[in-house]
Amino acid sequence: MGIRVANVSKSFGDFRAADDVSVDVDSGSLVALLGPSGSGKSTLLRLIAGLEAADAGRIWITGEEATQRSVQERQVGFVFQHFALFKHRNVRRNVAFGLELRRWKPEAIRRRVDELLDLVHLRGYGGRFPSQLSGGQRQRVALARALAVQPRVLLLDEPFSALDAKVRKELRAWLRNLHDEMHVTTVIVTHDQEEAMEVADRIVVMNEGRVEQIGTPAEIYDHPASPFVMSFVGAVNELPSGSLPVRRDAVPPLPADGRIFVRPHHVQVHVTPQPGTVPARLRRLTHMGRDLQAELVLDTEDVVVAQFPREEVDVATLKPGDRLHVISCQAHAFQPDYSI
Ligand SMILES: Nc1ncnc2c1ncn2[C@@H]1O[C@H](COP(=O)(O)OP(=O)(O)OP(=O)(O)O)[C@@H](O)[C@H]1O
Repeated sequence: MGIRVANVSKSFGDFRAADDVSVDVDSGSLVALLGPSGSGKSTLLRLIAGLEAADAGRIWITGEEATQRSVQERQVGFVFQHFALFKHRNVRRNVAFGLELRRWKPEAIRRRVDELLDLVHLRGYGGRFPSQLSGGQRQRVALARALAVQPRVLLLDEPFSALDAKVRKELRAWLRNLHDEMHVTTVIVTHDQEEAMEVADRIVVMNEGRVEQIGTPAEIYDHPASPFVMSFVGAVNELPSGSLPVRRDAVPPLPADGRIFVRPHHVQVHVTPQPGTVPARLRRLTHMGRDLQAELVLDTEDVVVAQFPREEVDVATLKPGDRLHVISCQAHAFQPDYSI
């Protein structure tokens, strides 16, 4: 096991930032802690790093109990959201920092830094100072610095969130490739579900200091354990059961009363009535690149958002006020003790 967190709690005053959290991270895997602001993701990461002490529970890193160990003893690599490079050191000396502290010989440092600069695709940038780099390049230097001392685990706290969308997307792909080369057990904190889905082997969804669900990206998306998870990992319509018909082959059996949860791409839109459909008035049509998003009002006054590829419906003829016909091909229902 790369990291084991067992029944860990942490309060700040009266506030429980981590509430009986248990998470296992397999050796060599990449796990994302996903949740809204304030859900306790950073607190959990800081507890693993030893930057915070747990009030209760235990933590193991690569099989050894680390609960009472100092940050240094835990030998973790850490990268934060805000660039924390040393301004007055060039890239090489930033990457070399931990090695200098450990009194490596200059020749060994030179070789290791060359290796790392290759790894993060920054060969040729060694002489630059942080102010002469882009945001994405700085985060790659921060990652190289964290990896230099061969940490037992790598902990990343929103490492890309200060960067623009395009660079962020590039760095995600890059991080995943880097991980596949290095296989260092990695935990990344993010509030961005797309980021979690794209990079992680497994996702830990957090809400109010607790773990809501742990699973692969597909498990979390296709089999959400609660309305909270379902709405956090993708768009969803929440509707009174019975307002929008659901195809009979859809799983699971839906309650006669209560609420159902339907993803916009599971709402099928037809121009003419089809078996089982109900009418709906088109209120708004939004172009989203390849897809269209239609906001529809049912006769019950419930609003349903549908998303579908533009070639599926003759878009040229659609205009607000049109009467269309809808049915859902899939829906989720949850036990009544859950609420959003
Ligand atoms: N040192 C502290 N003292 C007091 N409260 C704290 C401290 N650190 C965190 N908290 C509180 O604990 C809660 C969880 O914070 P945490 O930073 O873990 O959340 P998060 O999920 O990482 O959120 P974000 O995405 O906004 O960083 C927040 O309500 C925060 O205000």
